[in-house]
Amino acid sequence: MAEPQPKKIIIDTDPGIDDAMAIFLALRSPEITVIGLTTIYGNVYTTLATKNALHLLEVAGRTDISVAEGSHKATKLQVRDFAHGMDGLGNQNFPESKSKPIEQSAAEYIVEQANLYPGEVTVVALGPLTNIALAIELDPTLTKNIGQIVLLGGDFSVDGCVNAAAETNISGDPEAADIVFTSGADVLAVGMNVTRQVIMKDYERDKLAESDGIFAKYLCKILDHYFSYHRHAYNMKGIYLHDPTALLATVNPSLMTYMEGVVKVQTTGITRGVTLFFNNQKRFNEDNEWSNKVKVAVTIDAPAVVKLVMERLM
Ligand SMILES: O=c1[nH]cnc2c1ncn2[C@@H]1O[C@H](CO)[C@@H](O)[C@H]1O
Repeated sequence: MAEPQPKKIIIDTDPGIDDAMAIFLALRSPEITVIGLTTIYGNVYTTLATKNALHLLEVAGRTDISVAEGSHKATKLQVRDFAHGMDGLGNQNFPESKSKPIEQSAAEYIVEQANLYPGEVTVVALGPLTNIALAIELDPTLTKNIGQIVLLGGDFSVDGCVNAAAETNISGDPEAADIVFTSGADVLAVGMNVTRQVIMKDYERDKLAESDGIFAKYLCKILDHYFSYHRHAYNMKGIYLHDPTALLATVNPSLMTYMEGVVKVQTTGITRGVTLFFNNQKRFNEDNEWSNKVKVAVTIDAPAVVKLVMERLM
């Protein structure tokens, strides 16, 4: 039997230290082919996200991969550079790459690629969902043409209750997130309820430091900042592997289990950005805003995820 073709992936990213890990992981995963990166604000402003995306591809020797710049609509409140350093990459002030983004916007690029390969492209969204919502607005048939949208965001408990804390990516653009969740596209949400179980410990970082691999060497420089941030913010000796976990959902879906249900996003008041997960099996008389089901990750084999991250980055 012929080997299955690698899945075509576009990573929508705001690099970001854990974004860098996810991008490198993707480039080391034979199950997927990264066809492009699109950039978004979140961990840094979009302009810097684009610079960092180009830089990371240069480090990887993969400047053949397209980078399309995304929406610039962020305000100061939507940018979280404290977790990742002012430069988004652990305050290392790496030299700027000579490569340039393509002319198309992120939304235009996503629409184009989905039309070119109907049903074959997976978008892995690691930041606020602005570009994805813009792409759906630009071409509503995207919801049919896109293979899957795997997004890192939200916080979902299994019984359909609300978690009190709004997650960064969803609160970065709640309106966009609500558009994506209710669009009818095949959406898989990987939220904090699973990613907070996936932790790289100090001793694992030390192991990474022993590797001669280019990705391991590079990451050890930028990870110090992320470890310090986690010690300061969460009083923990380790880091959450949010973005790598979401990326690995496309590489090996059996690392997680999923529930189907409807997700809506609160867009007003102090609960702005909270994800509501309605996983009742209720059959409505007619379709309404609670009818478009998505998949939500509810359990995860955390040790297997960390092991895969380590193996592929060494
Ligand atoms: O403590 C934090 N505050 C804000 N953003 C964070 C923090 N830790 C990680 N991220 C970033 O936000 C997403 C997860 O919500 C991840 O993409 C990560 O890069």
